[in-house]
Amino acid sequence: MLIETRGLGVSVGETELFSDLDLAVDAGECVVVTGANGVGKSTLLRCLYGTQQPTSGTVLVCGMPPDERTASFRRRVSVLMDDSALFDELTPRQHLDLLARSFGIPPATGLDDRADVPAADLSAGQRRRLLLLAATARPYEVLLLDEPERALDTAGRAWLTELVDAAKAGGAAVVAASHHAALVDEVADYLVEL
Ligand SMILES: Nc1ncnc2c1ncn2[C@@H]1O[C@H](COP(=O)(O)OP(=O)(O)OP(=O)(O)O)[C@@H](O)[C@H]1O
Repeated sequence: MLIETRGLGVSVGETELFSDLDLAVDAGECVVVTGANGVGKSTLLRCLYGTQQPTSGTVLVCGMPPDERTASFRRRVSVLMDDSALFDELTPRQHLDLLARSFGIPPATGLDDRADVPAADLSAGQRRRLLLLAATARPYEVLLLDEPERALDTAGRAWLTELVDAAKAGGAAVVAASHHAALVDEVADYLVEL
């Protein structure tokens, strides 16, 4: 299993967000996490990335306790989180060049006619596309996506579905907090309803 939680729980003060969560995601599988606003989807993803400590239970990602501060963990786990950010003054091409250099791989291309526009001048959907490209145009074993469909138009959501399908085909374990119907219906191997 690339992702394994046992008895995972998070409480905030007196409020229990979730408890006793056993999650097992193998290479080539996608799990979609659903649930109402505020139920704890982002919190679960943060537990998987190591930016939030659970109240109870254990988490193993790529066989190790998640710790985004370690380079070996970050090299194996790619994320698009709520707070994922771009460099405002850098263009999509520059972002993808930087990424490629840091992984020693050829740069990906994307955003077509917006490839040379500073990120600050892109639309919300175009910034989202760039963040998704950056999360997937690099090697990874685990892909964590928090509401990746946000701000995407119809074509963007179809592209997202293909991206996640390709991630699975490439042998990644994917966990996405999402309400994107095609992702749920066509790509998810199973759902976790919080
Ligand atoms: N470390 C923390 N300290 C304080 N509150 C927290 C902490 N972690 C989570 N919460 C609270 O837990 C609740 C769940 O938040 P979370 O963002 O995980 O929900 P969500 O299901 O992703 O919501 P949405 O669908 O709106 O994005 C929120 O009320 C949030 O403020």
